[in-house]
Amino acid sequence: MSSKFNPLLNSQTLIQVEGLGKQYQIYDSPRERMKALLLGSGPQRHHWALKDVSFSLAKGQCLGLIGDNGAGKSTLLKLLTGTLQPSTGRIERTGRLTAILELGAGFHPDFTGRQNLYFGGSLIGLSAEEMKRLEPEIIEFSELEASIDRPVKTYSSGMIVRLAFALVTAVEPAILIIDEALAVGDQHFQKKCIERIDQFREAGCTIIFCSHSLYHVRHLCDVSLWLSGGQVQAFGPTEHVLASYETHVRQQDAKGDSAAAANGGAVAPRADRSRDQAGLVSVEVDGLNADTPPLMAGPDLVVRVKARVPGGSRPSFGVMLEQNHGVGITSLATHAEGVEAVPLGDEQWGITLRFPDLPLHSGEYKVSAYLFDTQGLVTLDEWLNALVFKWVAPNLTPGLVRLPHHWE
Ligand SMILES: Nc1ncnc2c1ncn2[C@@H]1O[C@H](COP(=O)(O)OP(=O)(O)OP(=O)(O)O)[C@@H](O)[C@H]1O
Repeated sequence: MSSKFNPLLNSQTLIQVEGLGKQYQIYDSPRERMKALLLGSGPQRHHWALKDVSFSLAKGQCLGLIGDNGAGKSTLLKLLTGTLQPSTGRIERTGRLTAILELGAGFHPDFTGRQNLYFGGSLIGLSAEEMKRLEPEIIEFSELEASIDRPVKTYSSGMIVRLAFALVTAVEPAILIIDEALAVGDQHFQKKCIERIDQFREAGCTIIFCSHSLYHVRHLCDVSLWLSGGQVQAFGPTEHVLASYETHVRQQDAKGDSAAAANGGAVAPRADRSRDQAGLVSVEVDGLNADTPPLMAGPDLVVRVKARVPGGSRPSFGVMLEQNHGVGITSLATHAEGVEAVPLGDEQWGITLRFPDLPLHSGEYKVSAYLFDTQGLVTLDEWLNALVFKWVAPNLTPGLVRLPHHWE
């Protein structure tokens, strides 16, 4: 896909990036760096973290920024916010830009939460008068009324994120940049953040959202940019870009799968989940025998998932079915299909998903399960490769799936 793709040519362009590159200088040790500075010599090596990146973003668009670790995402965001200077290329942008990067990093530990609002606010261009007007709303959103006059050094990391998010999103910017910082907050606060981001998006704010959560990229972003080795691998409508990226991720996973396959490929449920946190409880498939992996009796594939959700709100569930060492087959979620999970008592909820007369050909398959909040905005828990099973189709034919069809 061309990196010059612009799906909204006639709209107002807010960000235009052309031929952007960033080269880091690499020294083997801080001592070598010092030596080079003293002697005025060059660095030992160079590394291009970003190379020839071009794209444009129109008003109201939400861009998902994706890529493997080390692909150059943070470097691109730092260039966009002006924290780093580019080695090549240029960035043009109009309007107020707010970045939720390294949330709270600018706070002073000895100042109280309230003092830090004024301090941090001045850093993002809010006058003391504006801050006075916004202060009650910011404190209310952060839910830190009780501790706002304590020094920030006594805050937990989650409390700092709350204060910082409430501050930087108090005024709607023209461009909002968000990275994984949100993952630090608790589930309840993550949900509030995503709802606020959603409101900005609906109000026409331009957003750049950098995340490893493809679920949220899909939910929030209309266009996506996939960086690989510092270069644009794909840029365009989110569904197109994610389809290519997911194929790439599966190929990577398949390489690492052989080791996991020894224990059935299951990723263990998180042991650190406490009683008061929402979490999956069980994932089962009906009619499995005692083989390894177990053989499914069929003809229907019936998946049963249970979860515990303290607090009484109805969760949403997702189920993904994949070939054990290959491609994905289907992902389904209750909120997307207007289906409601069933209350089972003792704060437990369950769903049963049936694929009648399983139309898959013989092979090994794996099931992953996801637990979301009611609207499907926040992922509360996920059990990847929760279960692997074998299926022998009644009619042996090559291929992956028996599609509904007729001969003409
Ligand atoms: N200050 C630096 N000096 C030298 N190399 C750096 C520096 N910062 C980043 N890099 C390198 O640049 C490349 C891109 O890094 P970057 O942090 O932008 O990737 P990323 O896509 O954000 O990764 P992740 O998803 O792991 O956060 C990596 O190879 C990284 O090692």
